[in-house]
Amino acid sequence: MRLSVIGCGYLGAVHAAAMADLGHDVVGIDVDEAKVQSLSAGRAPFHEPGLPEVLEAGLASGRLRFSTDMADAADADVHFIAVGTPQTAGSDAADLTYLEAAVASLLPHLKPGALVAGKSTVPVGTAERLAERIEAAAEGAELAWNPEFLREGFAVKDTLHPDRFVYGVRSQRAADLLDDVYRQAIDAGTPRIVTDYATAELVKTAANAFLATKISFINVMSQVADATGADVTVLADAIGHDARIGRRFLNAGLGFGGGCLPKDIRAFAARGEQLGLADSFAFLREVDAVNLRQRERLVAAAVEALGGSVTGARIALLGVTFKPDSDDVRDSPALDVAERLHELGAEVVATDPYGLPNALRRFPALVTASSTEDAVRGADLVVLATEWREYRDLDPAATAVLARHARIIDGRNVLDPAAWRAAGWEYRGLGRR
Ligand SMILES: NC(=O)c1ccc[n+]([C@@H]2O[C@H](COP(=O)([O-])OP(=O)(O)OC[C@H]3O[C@@H](n4cnc5c(N)ncnc54)[C@H](O)[C@@H]3O)[C@@H](O)[C@H]2O)c1
Ligand SMILES: O=c1ccn([C@@H]2O[C@H](COP(=O)(O)OP(=O)(O)O[C@H]3O[C@H](CO)[C@@H](O)[C@H](O)[C@H]3O)[C@@H](O)[C@H]2O)c(=O)[nH]1
Repeated sequence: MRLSVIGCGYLGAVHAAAMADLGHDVVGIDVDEAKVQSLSAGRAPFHEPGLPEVLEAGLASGRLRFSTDMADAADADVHFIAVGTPQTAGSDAADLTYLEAAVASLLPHLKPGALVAGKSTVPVGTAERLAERIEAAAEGAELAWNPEFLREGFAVKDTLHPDRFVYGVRSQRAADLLDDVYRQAIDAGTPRIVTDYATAELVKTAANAFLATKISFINVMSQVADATGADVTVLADAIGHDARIGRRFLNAGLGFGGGCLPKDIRAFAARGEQLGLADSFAFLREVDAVNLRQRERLVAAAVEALGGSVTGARIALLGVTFKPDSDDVRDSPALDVAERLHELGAEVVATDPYGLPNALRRFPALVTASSTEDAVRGADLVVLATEWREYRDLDPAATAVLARHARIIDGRNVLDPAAWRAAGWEYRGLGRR
């Protein structure tokens, strides 16, 4: 099939390359010339495991190309919309200006029967609003909402082998077209839910709200654990054995960040409030507040570990990205903590396998080190903020030799406290003994 992907950021670039990998002819369209140039040259503009390989293979096969010119999308049977829907400046609602602009520039190029499939995360009601314009643009053109559930760090795998597909459609034909796009996974038995626009849009925001709630729940438990001497990781293992609860997304620590969960729960709460459900959506506001408090808790733990003040102390920060296997620092808890400690007068030396260039763009005053050893050397305190594999695997004895004071705060509760204490470290987790 001929496909276009409009918006080639984290989601769109992966989607375009993965669709070419499935054998489709794909053109990726983006307004960002530098991004288009980079993708056309086979260079992924961000770190995502597996993306360079599918990108290169797609370009080499001639099935994948990128352009800034929407006219190049004109012969596509299905157009995926993957532009950003960030938080609006000064409010919690989703900013739909990129989506509006992308749809407006696509309309004149739609051929008869073309399907526009929205993948961006949007407030419920958005598709309904856009549908008429798309239907009027070309004979038989229509809109589907086909939300995306990929995780950064696993984006290619999640795109090719998702847990489920969700199609918000108004016709069987639209569902059939999407089935044709995803034929391989559909034939392999991936569940697919065919529903209306509103339900499809809500599945996405509800899923992210649920995941965020799970994380904030366990982070509240980590506070109770701290107050009572209990251990939140043991608690999570124990409740996680109950299949109705499940162990995943019960890792207490610095909490969630990134380009999705924080802005999506805020936009969902804002939409709920707009719908007159403010009382019920208060819980989601609290999920957000609990999450942000974890960052303050870590800063407070650093102050306490350093005897009441971080001023003048050298603090090694391991990890700046919002999660491992990504270079994304959007709403990164690690970087927020770095900024806060810096404001309090600490000398923060940060390291990260892939995230430093993006971190420096957001926080130019950040002092960086290109290796863990250089970051830790002479440190009064080490803070593990993003659980990259290399930090989980650190040798406590070898690391102790580098630090001025062997003190560590494990902001992701991933290290073995006994092993670190045995190597002479003063170890603190969040809600963990
Ligand atoms: N990042 C993820 O893991 C992920 C996963 C699922 C869903 N989503 C959702 O997908 C959407 C995109 O997220 P992202 O992280 O890829 O954002 P992003 O900011 O990385 O990418 C958006 C891209 O759209 C481009 N763009 C903006 N206006 C355009 C226009 N008029 N025409 C063409 N291109 C345009 C931008 O230049 C940018 O490259 C959001 O709604 C997000 O919530 C993201
Ligand atoms: O037990 C956990 C699990 C995750 N996190 C944090 O939560 C954030 C988000 O992690 P994750 O959900 O793995 O990353 P994303 O790539 O942001 O993916 C989420 O957001 C995407 C965009 O909407 C969705 O498509 C995905 O399904 C959804 O998992 C990160 O900061 C993690 O450190 C925790 O603190 N504890």
